[in-house]
Amino acid sequence: MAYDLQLTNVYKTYDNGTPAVIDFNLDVEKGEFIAFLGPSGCGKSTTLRMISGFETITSGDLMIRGKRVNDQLPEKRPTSMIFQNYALFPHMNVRQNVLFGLEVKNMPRDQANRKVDEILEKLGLSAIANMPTARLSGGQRQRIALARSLVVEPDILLLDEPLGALDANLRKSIQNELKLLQRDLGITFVFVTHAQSEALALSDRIVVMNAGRIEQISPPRELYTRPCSQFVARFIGSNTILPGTVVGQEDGNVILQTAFGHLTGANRAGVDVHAGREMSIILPAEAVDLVPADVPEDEMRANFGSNAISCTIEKLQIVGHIMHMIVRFADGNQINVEGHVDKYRDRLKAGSRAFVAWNPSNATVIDN
Ligand SMILES: Nc1ncnc2c1ncn2[C@@H]1O[C@H](COP(=O)(O)OP(=O)(O)OP(=O)(O)O)[C@@H](O)[C@H]1O
Repeated sequence: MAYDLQLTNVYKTYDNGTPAVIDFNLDVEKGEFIAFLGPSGCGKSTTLRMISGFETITSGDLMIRGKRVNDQLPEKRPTSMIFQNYALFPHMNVRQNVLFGLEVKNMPRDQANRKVDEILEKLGLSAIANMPTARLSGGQRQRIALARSLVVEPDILLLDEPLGALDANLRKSIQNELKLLQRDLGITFVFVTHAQSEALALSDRIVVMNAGRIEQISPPRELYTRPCSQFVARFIGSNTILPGTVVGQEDGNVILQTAFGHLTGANRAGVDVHAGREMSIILPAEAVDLVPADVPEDEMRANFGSNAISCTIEKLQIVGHIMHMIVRFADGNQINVEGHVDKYRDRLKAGSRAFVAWNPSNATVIDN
């Protein structure tokens, strides 16, 4: 399989000794939308800059379309980069900003003008083509930066927090535009963000990084429902983490002895789950079923096995079609649960007792 982009055993240690990226491995197919997600300082921008050529690689291989490009200059690589501050030229108008990249490449004037017209049209910028960029709004500046990167027809577009400077509403609408544009063009996008909602909304796969290392590479939904490390379980979505000790396996599910008795979850990671191993059940908020305390025990058992933890409903709040609930376990810990109003409205009351229950296949057992 020929990949658009491959990083194999890539390391980056800065001259001052900071190990910023450690053994990074990723294969990206043409047309994929990849997000690098993680807390500040985890190595996202360093990795992006190594792909663009603005940062050197300490060791490992960087391949673009099957060719090793470790030592190729940025302007020779088939990549384009958009920075958070857009780096537009304030003394040039919109058209001149977009034209600049083609002038650097010495493209004949007629051909360059045609390409600029096309991309300005595509991004809805034709009407403001002759305006100086300094006077434009954040959204317009963002679009100009996009036009300037795309006009050179890169194989891979690299975006470093490109929506970070925009307010929440504009961010949402530009997110949608960006996704549509990426589908339309079929170009590979690699996008750096520390906003999980953005990564979940936009990407085909998310690379979660922590302290220079990759924690998990998964499509958004899988990351949300099947985190495979403690870091990811805490960083993404809303998970309840129930630590315990393995006592055995049953029907592909792992049984843990926990503070709430025997509880079960799926062994998705395929790890060796010998008795005595310290592990945790990761229970995503959307996998939780809140069951009134008066449901007969045999019905509970048939639906959830031993997966029922007694709790008190502290608070109910309806927002649109969703009921948000806060429940408290006997050990004092609180968790958030949410579900469709129709399911819960007539069954649960604030202050009453209930069970937090789940089907074991919707929870995952991972190492502590
Ligand atoms: N030029 C540099 N020289 C030395 N250390 C650096 C340099 N640039 C980044 N670092 C360090 O490398 C590590 C990774 O930084 P990087 O900017 O890649 O993280 P990041 O995930 O993009 O963070 P942020 O979201 O804050 O931009 C950090 O410890 C950072 O302090």
